[in-house]
Amino acid sequence: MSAPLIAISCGEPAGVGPEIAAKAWAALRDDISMLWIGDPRHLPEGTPVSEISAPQQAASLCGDALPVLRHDFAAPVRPGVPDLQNASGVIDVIARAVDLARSGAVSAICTAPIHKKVLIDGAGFAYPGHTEYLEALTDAPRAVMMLASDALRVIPTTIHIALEDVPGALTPDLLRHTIEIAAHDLKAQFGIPAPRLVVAGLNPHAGEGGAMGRQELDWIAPLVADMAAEGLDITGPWPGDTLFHASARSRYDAAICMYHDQALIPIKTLDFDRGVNVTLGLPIIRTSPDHGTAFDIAGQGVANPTSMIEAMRLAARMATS
Ligand SMILES: NC(=O)c1ccc[n+]([C@@H]2O[C@H](COP(=O)([O-])OP(=O)(O)OC[C@H]3O[C@@H](n4cnc5c(N)ncnc54)[C@H](O)[C@@H]3O)[C@@H](O)[C@H]2O)c1
Ligand SMILES: N[C@H](C(=O)O)[C@H](O)COP(=O)(O)O
Repeated sequence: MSAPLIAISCGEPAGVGPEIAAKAWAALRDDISMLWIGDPRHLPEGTPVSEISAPQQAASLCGDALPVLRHDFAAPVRPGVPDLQNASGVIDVIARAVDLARSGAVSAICTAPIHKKVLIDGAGFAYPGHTEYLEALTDAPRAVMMLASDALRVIPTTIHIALEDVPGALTPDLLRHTIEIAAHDLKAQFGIPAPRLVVAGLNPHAGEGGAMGRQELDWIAPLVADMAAEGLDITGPWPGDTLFHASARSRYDAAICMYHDQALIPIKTLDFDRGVNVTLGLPIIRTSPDHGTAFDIAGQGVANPTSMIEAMRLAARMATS
């Protein structure tokens, strides 16, 4: 098998994306072949760059300079101050990275953070995040978000929607498909032969026997029981507040959660520096750091690249698994 080649999409250029990509290249250049797609003007000053015209040129150059597939943006960048004129460039770069992965020209993509509101305001972006955009670009039936670190793996069943919309969006069909994709990909891509899954409840105390909400009694518990009877190693629904302490975490490989913050608060609290966002259910491999654009520190040279480095490492491992 040939060594993996990872395409990094630039993300929001006014955020920390270009800086963490340059730092990740410096840390990994002898271990992982990569290329960066974006406008070279947006990289931190002094980043050694080698412009390429085709992905296959990247591997031999990567040790000496960051291989760059140029994508011209409308405007230069002021760190921390997004320019709406650049929004369409950010979106197009993601699509270009996906095309490369789908054609087999790269083994995986690693996406630097985007600012969703900037893309909506600047280019009418029709998706609330990468996950949903990647689902559409790849015609995947359903993309599933997982955040993973050595401490924990969490999977939100509903993703980027308002909290008030969660109960209506949660359906037996959505939960079943999320669990099926999680179980499949944890086996196929993470080498866990029989993943141990737990399901969090939606309501306080997983509904307290119907006293604090009925979703658990009415359909979540029956669905989990059905899936266990079908052969999955799955239990729940468990109260969300006691699912993430150390001894609870030792009993499962991934926690299926009901909404974004139920899943992401525990992992970002336990392991913000090393958490990786990985999209399951796609025909391509996609990872990303677990943090956002961090406008408050952009351009200062202080951004921690560890999550980006872990995202690159995970993409490379998945590409060779
Ligand atoms: N993968 C992605 O595209 C992705 C992931 C998360 C958030 N976002 C988006 O990013 C934007 C900003 O989100 P936010 O402010 O909630 O979260 P954020 O992660 O950008 O920032 C939260 C805090 O963490 C700090 N931080 C983040 N990354 C850091 C790093 N590498 N090193 C040091 N400190 C770091 C920031 O300075 C800030 O204080 C939003 O539009 C959000 O949707 C995108
Ligand atoms: N929900 C993610 C997080 O907070 O880490 C983030 O918004 C990124 O989502 P996408 O990968 O869908 O852009």
